[in-house]
Amino acid sequence: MSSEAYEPGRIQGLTREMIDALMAMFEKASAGAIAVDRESRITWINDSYCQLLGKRQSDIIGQPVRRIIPHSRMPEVVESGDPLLLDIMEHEGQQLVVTRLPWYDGQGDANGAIACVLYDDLQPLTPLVARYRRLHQDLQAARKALARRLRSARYSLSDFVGATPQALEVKRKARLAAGRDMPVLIRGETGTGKEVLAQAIHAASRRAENPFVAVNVAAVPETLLEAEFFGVAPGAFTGASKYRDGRFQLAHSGTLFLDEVGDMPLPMQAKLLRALQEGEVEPLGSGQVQSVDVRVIAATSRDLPAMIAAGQFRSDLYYRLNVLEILVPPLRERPADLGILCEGLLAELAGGAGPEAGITREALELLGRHSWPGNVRELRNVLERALTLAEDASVLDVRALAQALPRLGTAETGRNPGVGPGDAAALPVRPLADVLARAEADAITAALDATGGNRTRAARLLGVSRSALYERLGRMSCKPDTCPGSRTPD
Ligand SMILES: Nc1ncnc2c1ncn2[C@@H]1O[C@H](COP(=O)(O)OP(=O)(O)OP(=O)(O)O)[C@@H](O)[C@H]1O
Repeated sequence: MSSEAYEPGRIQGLTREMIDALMAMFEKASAGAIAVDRESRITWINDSYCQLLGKRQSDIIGQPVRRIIPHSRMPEVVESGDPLLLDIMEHEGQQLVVTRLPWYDGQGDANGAIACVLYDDLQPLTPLVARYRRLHQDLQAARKALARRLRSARYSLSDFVGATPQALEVKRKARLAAGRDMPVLIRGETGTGKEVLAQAIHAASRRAENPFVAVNVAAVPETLLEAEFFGVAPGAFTGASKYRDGRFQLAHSGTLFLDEVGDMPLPMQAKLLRALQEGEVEPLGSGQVQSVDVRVIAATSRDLPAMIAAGQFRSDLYYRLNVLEILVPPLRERPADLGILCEGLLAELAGGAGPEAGITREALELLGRHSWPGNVRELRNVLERALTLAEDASVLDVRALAQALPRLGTAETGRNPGVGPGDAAALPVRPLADVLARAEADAITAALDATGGNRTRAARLLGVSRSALYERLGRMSCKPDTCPGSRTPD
C-alpha cells in the first residue's frame, strides 16, 4: 500500500477489501480497537477493548468517546484530521500504548477516527517505559504537592481576630457553618476578613482534607468566566489545545469560594445556578456533563437585595447561596477590637523573627479616629508602613502612625504630613517608576476612600476595568511603598 493512499482526498486508492483486511488485523492483533464518527461518538468497538474497559458493548456504542475513555484524544484527531501514530494513554491507572488514525470521506474531510491499543502491557517496551514511568510519577507527585499547597486553607477560626460581641457573633455563625454542609453567604465591606472566614469554615468542616478553591469573580474578565468556572475542552476556542479543569472540577469534594459574587454578570448567574442545582458542570466545547460535589461559600461587599430589586442579581441564585448568612461588621463599628487586632497583626508582621512591636495608647486612639474604608486589610497595611517608617522601632507611637495613615482618612487629625503644591521644590528626585507607582496608589486610595471601599465604583471613578483595578491592588499589596492607605513622606 503506498503512503499516498492515506492522504486526504486520495481515499479512492483504498479498496473496500483493503479496509476490511485492515480492520480484521486491528481486531486480531491489537489489545483493543475502536471507531468514532465525526461527533466523536463511538460507532464500533471490538470485544477485547470492551473487556479492557470492563464494559458491555451495548453500554458503549453511541456514547461520546470521552465519557467512556476520559483521556482519549480521538476528538483531537477528528478535529485536526491528523493521525497520532504513537501515544501512551492513561486509563484507570493502566498505561496503554495507542495509535489513532483519522477516517476520511470521499471529499477528503475527516469523517471520524479509528484507534487501537497496541499494547495494554508495557512489558515489551520495558526500558523506555521504566524511564517514562519514573518521570511520570515524579511529575504527578510534584503536581499533587503543588496543588495541595495552592488549594489548602491557610486560615483557621482563631485567625479571625476580635473580641467584641459583633466579632464573637461572626465566629459563632462560622462555627455553625463549619458543622453543616450548606451554602454560606458572607457579606461585608472590603477587607473585613470574608476570605479569612471562608477558609476557616472550610478548615473546620468535614471537607478540610479536600481542596479549598477561591475565585474572585470581579477579577476575571466576563468573557472568560465560563471557562474559568467549568473548564475547557480542546478546540473550544482558538488556543485551547488541551483539556483544562475549571474551578468547579478543581474544588471537587472540597469547597469553592466565590468572592465578589455580586459582580457576576446575569448570564453567568444562570449557569452557576444550574450547576449548583444539578451538581453538574459542562466544560466549554465538550458537550458533556460532569458530576461535581462542591460546597459553595460566596462573599460579597454589595447589597444583593438591592441588586435583586434593580434586576441585577437573580433572586433564585441569591436564595440558593444564602442558606446561612454571615454579616461581617466593618472595623469602624467595632473600634474596641483595634487593640487586639493591632497585637495580632504586629505579631503576624514580625513573622516569628524577633520580638513583635507594641503600640502606644495614644497611637491606638489615633487609629480609633480613622474611618477605615479598607477595614482590617487597611489596618494591616498602615501598621506595616508605620513599622517601615519607624525603622522597626519596638513601639509604634502617634508620630509613626500619623505618617503611615492615608491623608484623606485622617483629615480630622490634621497631623498627617502631606506634600502640598508649594513643596514641589523640596521634592527629592526619585526613579520615575517609583513616582508613577506612588501616584497610582494614591489615586486608588482616594477612589476607595471616596466609595467607602467599593471596588466596582472605585474602578469606575478611576476609568479602569474592575479586573485592572484588582490586578493593580494585587501588585500593590506586595509593596508596602505603594499599598493603598500608605504614603511615604517626602
Ligand atoms: N478579623 C480579622 N482578623 C485578622 N485578620 C484579618 C481580619 N479580617 C481581615 N484580616 C486580614 O485582612 C486582610 C484582608 O482579609 P480578607 O481578604 O479576608 O478580606 P475580604 O473581606 O475577603 O476582602 P475583599 O472583599 O476585598 O476580598 C488579610 O490580610 C487578613 O489576614
